[in-house]
Amino acid sequence: MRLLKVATCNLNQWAMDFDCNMKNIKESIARAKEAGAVIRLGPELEITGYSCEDHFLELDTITHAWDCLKDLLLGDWTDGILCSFGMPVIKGSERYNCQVLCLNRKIIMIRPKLWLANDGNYRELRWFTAWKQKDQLEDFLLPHEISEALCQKSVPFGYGFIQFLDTAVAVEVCEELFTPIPPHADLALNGVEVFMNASGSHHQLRKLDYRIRAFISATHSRGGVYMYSNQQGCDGGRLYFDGCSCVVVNGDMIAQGSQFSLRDVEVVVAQVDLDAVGYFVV
Ligand SMILES: NC(=O)CC[C@H](N)C(=O)O
Repeated sequence: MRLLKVATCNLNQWAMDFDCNMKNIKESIARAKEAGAVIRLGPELEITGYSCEDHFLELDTITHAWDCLKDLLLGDWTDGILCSFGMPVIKGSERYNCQVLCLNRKIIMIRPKLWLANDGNYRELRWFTAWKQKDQLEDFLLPHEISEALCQKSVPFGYGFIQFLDTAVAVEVCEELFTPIPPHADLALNGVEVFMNASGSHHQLRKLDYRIRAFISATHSRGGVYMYSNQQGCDGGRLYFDGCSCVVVNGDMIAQGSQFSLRDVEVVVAQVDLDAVGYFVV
């Protein structure tokens, strides 16, 4: 048996409230570790907050996000646990909505969002560029201060997955799940068993049902562990986010967090048997 314990969370982040956001992030990691989890997933853009709107255009916002990440990486937060953190990253002259994957005080990959949310209430294209190069990872030179502090010069940046000795893990960012050819389809064909979806998804009548159907359909025929993390509560804009972080395995919901909670941090932990994923064929 290949047992894996994973943790995802509902966090009540606030746009530009870096101190509050960091407090919640740290609390969620501490609880994930306490439960014995080796993967911790947080919501989309959790370091800055999702709804920073035109503050995303200010360089300071990105700089503060790096400072927060540095703080996390200089402490023991990522020791023995793969953490996926959401934050904006500038590469070249473009701003990307990214998941930064960290383990043992190092950044191991930066995964920019491929499909931005730009309909209904969403305007991500105003602040971010969608990453379109799917054929290869690029080398991203870390900002000078980060690279000095971490003794790490660069990190793979782009679309890909992380191959561990006993499983492969990949990120999917919110909207990507709802596209006609979601990344998890291609990733599953490459042996990825664990998918981490970081979201900033607002509440709308019957949307939870829609999301759950998507998690189930992502894993019910090809197999897989689908982790979902969502922002919880308002975050300064006009949207209300309804949490409901969960873990779905091979089409079955095995752990689900609350909806409409007033708690700032809720961690959802699940133990999964990866062999059940490996053997899963409908
Ligand atoms: N942040 C996003 O990508 C939002 C995506 C999607 N429209 C949702 O509400 O879940």
